[in-house]
Amino acid sequence: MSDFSSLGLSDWLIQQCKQMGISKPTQVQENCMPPILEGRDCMGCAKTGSGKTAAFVLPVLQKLSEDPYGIFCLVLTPTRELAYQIAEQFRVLGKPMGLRDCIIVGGMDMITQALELSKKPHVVVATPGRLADHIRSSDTFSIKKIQFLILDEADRLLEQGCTDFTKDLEVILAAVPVKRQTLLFSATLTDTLQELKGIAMNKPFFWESKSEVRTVEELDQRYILTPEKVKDAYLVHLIQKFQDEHDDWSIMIFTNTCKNCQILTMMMQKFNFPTISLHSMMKQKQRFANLAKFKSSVFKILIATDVASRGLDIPTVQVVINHNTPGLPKIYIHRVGRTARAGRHGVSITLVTQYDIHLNMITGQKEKEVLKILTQVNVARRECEIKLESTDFDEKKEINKRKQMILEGKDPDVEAKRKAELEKIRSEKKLFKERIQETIQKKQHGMQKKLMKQKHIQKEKAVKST
Ligand SMILES: Nc1ncnc2c1ncn2[C@@H]1O[C@H](COP(=O)(O)OP(=O)(O)OP(=O)(O)O)[C@@H](O)[C@H]1O
Repeated sequence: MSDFSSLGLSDWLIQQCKQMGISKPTQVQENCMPPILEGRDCMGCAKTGSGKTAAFVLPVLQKLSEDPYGIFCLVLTPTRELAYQIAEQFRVLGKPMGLRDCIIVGGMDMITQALELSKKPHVVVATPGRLADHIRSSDTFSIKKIQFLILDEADRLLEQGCTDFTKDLEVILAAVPVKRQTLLFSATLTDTLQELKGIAMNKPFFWESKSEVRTVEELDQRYILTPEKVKDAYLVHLIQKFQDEHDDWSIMIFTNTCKNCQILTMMMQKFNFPTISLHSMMKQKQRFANLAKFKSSVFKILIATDVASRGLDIPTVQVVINHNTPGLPKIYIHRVGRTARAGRHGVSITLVTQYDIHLNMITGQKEKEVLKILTQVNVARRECEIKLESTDFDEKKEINKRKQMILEGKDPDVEAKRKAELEKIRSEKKLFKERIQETIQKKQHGMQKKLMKQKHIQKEKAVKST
C-alpha cells in the first residue's frame, strides 16, 4: 500500500491527516486521489465507512492551496446533517490554510446564508433544494468559476425517491461552468452509472472496490424472524439485553416512516431507554441537537428514518437495527453501513416479519423472554399511538406537504383534486379488471363442467357398448 506522499499529497496535508489519526490512505483514497490531482473527473464507488470523504476533500484542499479563490468548490449532498459533516472535514483538514466554508441547507435562515455566500467562501457544501433556491432568488454570489463540483452520495442525488432533486440539480448544473472537475462518490453508484457519466463529462476515471459482497467484512449481519405483533417486544428485549451486557454502547434503529419513528421513540423512552429521534418532520435545529446528543453519547439510542441512513459517520455506533426491512438492497447497504466503519467491528440486526417474506414463523423456546414482555410492549405502543394522535402529528404532516407543494409552485387543493380523480380512475380500473377476471373464471368453470359432463357421457356410452 502506498503512503500519502507517494500519491502526490503535500506535506502540510499529510501532517494534518496525522493529527486526525489518518496515517495511511485507504483503497479508495489510494486509487482516486492521483487522478483527481492530475485534473481528471472521477467516480469512486467504495464500501461504507471506507474514507470516501477524505478521498475528495484532500485533493481539493491541495489544489485550492495552490491557487486559492472563492467559490472554488461546490459539494452537493442529499441530507442536511451530511452537509455539516462534510464541511467539518474540510474545516479540520483545511485549517492550516485558513479555509473558509459555507453550509447551505434547508431549514436554516436564508438571509444569513445569502450573506455568507456573498463573502465568497472557498468551499460551499449544500443540499440541492436550498442552493437552487438561492440561485433562483439572488445575484449576490456566483458559482460560475468553481473548479470542483462534487456529488457525494451521487446516486441518491439522481434518484427520484421521496425527495426528488432532479429539478434543483438542473438549476445548479446550469449555474456551474462546463469546464470543471466533477467528482462523484457513493457506496452504491452502479444503478445510476449512465446518468452520472453524463454529469462527469470528461471521460471520468472510474474506480470501484472489487468485492463479492457490498458490505464490510467487519460487519456481523443477523436476521430475526418474528411475527409482526411480537416485533416490538423483540426490539425491547434486544435493547435490554444489549444494555445489560455492555457498558459502552450506541444503537441506531431504522424505521420506515416519521410517525413510526416518533412512536418507537416514545415507546423506548417509556421503557427508560435513553432514546432520541431523527426524522424529517422535526424542526432542523432539533434534528441537529438530537444528532449532537447521540454523537456525544448523552443518548445511547437514535431512532431514525432513512434521512440518517447515508453518510453519517458516528464511530461509537456498535449496532444497527432495522425495525423494518428496507425496500431496496442499496438502502440496506447504507443503513447497516452506519456501523463497522473504518475497520471497526459492528453488528446489524434486521427484524423480518411474515409480511416481508413467505415463511411460517414459529416462536421457539429461546423467545420465551420476549413473550413475557409482549403484552406490556403492545400496551405501551397503543398508549404512545394515542398520545401522538392527540398532538396532531398527522395534521402537521399534511400542513408540511401543502407547504412543500406551494414552494414547488403547485396549488395544494388542485393537486388534492387531481390525486382523488386519479385514485377514482385507478379503483374503477381495478374493479373493471376484477370483473373481467371473474367472468373469465366463470366461463372457464362452465367449460370445465361441460367437458366433464361430456367425458361422463362418453364413458357411459362406452360402458353400454361393451
Ligand atoms: N486513511 C484513513 N485511515 C483511517 N481512518 C480514515 C482514513 N480516511 C478516513 N478515515 C475515517 O474513516 C471514517 C469514515 O470515513 P467516511 O465518512 O469518509 O466514509 P465513507 O466512505 O464516506 O462512508 P459512507 O459511504 O457511509 O458515506 C471517518 O471517521 C474518517 O475520519
